[in-house]
Amino acid sequence: MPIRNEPVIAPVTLISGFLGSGKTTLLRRLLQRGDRRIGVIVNEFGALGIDGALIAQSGAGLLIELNGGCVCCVAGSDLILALETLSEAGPLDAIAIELSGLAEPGAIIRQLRRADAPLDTVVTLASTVDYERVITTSPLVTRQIQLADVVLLTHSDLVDANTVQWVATQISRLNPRAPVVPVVQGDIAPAFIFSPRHGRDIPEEFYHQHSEYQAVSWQSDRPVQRSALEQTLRELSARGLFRAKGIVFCTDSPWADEVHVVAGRMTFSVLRLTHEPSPLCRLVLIGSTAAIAMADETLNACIDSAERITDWQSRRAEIA
Ligand SMILES: Nc1nc2c(ncn2[C@@H]2O[C@H](COP(=O)(O)OP(=O)(O)OP(=O)(O)O)[C@@H](O)[C@H]2O)c(=O)[nH]1
Repeated sequence: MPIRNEPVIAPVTLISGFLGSGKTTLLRRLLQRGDRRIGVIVNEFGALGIDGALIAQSGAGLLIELNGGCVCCVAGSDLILALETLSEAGPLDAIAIELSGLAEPGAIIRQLRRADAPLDTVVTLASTVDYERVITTSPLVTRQIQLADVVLLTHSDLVDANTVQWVATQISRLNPRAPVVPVVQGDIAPAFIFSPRHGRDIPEEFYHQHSEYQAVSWQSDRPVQRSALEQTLRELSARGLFRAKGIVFCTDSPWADEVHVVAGRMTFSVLRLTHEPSPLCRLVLIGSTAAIAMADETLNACIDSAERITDWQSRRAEIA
């Protein structure tokens, strides 16, 4: 019987941070530079992968998605297998693991250690918008910060300089050994992210499990009416939706939209996909039980009328 050599696993960087803190944005930016061969593992809490689709758009050659739960609880052995699979397809300069916003980095670090996987850097992203509310309501965020080798302050273009300074000071108190660096749209030198920083000692309390949040995936093969979708996402936010993300088609445009909702902030941006996705629209929503329970029904109500959809199809056919 042939002997299978264990693959040498490339150095691993963990990209951690609460829901919507900017992890995928950072990863897409790093991949777009194209100056390193980076294997990517994306772990999403929702069953429908959104980040994977967006990262693939940025040109990641080697990408494995582990969706449908946090890798720290449900997919431990899958994680090690994914590391081996990527490394076999290598050679790679680095492997970046984008953790779900609800994942405990301590539990992942422990899994990596057990498997003797080389861990370089733990990068934690912390949003400067709404920092005080998030840190007080979600103890997970404190642990994500305390385990970081580097903390990136995201959304720092949306708040004033004093707020950035205040958040940086709070974070330095929680984790005095990590440099705290403001970034805008993930723009940071890759060498800062992919570099060895070893020697973590992780106390037991960092292995906590979660979570108070529920997730649901929604999909449709028919486009939605934009104003109805915006209104529904606003209503769901008022009922405790914290995060939504996805790719949707709205009948007022032939192009897809990338949709993000983070703590009530909503953005739609045009996404020029090379081919039509299946399903056409997909969203992942994370938040309170009340918001999640009504998500499916209220989103279905956003699907546009048959007449407007026929009209949209003919406009789309013109640009095809
Ligand atoms: N203004 C601004 N927006 C940002 C910045 N970084 C990320 N965003 C936006 O913030 C939203 C969330 O960013 P993502 O990169 O999807 O966040 P994430 O941490 O991957 O989200 P989850 O995987 O759901 O936890 C998106 O709308 C991004 O475009 C930034 O520095 N400034």
